[in-house]
Amino acid sequence: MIQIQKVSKVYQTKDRLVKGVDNVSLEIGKGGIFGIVGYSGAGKSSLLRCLNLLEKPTEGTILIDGINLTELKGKQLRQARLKIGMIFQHFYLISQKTVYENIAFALRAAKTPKQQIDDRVTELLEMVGLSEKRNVYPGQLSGGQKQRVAIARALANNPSVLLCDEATSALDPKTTLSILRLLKKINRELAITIVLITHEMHVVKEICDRMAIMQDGKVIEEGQVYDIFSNPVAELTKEFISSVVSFEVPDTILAQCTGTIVKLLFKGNVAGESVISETIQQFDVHGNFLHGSIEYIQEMPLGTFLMELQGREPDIERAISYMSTRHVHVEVINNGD
Ligand SMILES: Nc1ncnc2c1ncn2[C@@H]1O[C@H](COP(=O)(O)OP(=O)(O)OP(=O)(O)O)[C@@H](O)[C@H]1O
Repeated sequence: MIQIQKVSKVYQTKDRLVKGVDNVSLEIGKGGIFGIVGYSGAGKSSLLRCLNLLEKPTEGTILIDGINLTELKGKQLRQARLKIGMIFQHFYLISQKTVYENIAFALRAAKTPKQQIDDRVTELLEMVGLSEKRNVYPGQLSGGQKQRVAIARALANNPSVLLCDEATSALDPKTTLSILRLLKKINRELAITIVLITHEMHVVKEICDRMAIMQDGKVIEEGQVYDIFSNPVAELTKEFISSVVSFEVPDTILAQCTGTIVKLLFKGNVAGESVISETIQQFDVHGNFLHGSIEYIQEMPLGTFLMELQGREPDIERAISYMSTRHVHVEVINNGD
């Protein structure tokens, strides 16, 4: 488990102090994938770099599996850092070394016995699906392949934690997906805790189980990804969520609606469409779909529909309360006024 306790990071610039991280406390469970989301300048990188003491927190404590990293120095800190792998947006491979040598470099730095290095590099290349690229140079690889090498290097010394700093931001959508799947496989098969920072909600939706949203150095919302997607509280969180789950309907269409507009949220395995058709059959109301989608978050469906209900007001009210009893979250957006 990673415990971030009241951590702040203040930078001294030429003319002022900048608070990169402002009194953040978080607990990141062992074996999970935790996403930290925020716009540029929110403090994500500063916080991530505090986790392996690339940045020393100005205040607060970082504990990993009960060990207080902020108290360690010299050799002890170097040893603790070996258990924290890190990958970056721009890969940072050594261009003059082959794929093999880039990975072996991390093993030599950790004083791995010579005879074990070859086996370990072979195993790591297999894991990231790059066995045939063993002897090529980074310049001959695609972005996705470079990130796979960086992942193999980060895993070389069997870390318990992998930190990912915008690891897919330089990649196209298809390559992003393949890297996210690889991270998920590593998380499952090696039971490594992954902490990733990103400004892209679809990355979080794809692989994270918990998330935090940062703004101005602070964590403004935190929880299970599914709960945050289905019930975002902070305005900024709603803004981020809207890039994946959207209720945007053009004003021109809304202006033409004469009925009651309702937003319906179906969580988990509630069979949304059958609840809607039963409601329409049972009550004297008509329904028009204005918008609808089902997103899968951590393989759990989250259905969102925007509907216009037409009929007599008491019938509409009964229809809405019926849907609520069937575990549909109903919000009236506009009641035809
Ligand atoms: N070395 C530094 N010296 C001075 N200020 C810094 C330094 N590093 C970060 N900051 C400031 O701290 C704040 C948080 O920056 P940080 O890079 O952590 O944000 P971020 O959310 O990771 O953004 P980005 O995605 O653009 O990197 C910003 O105001 C930034 O200007």
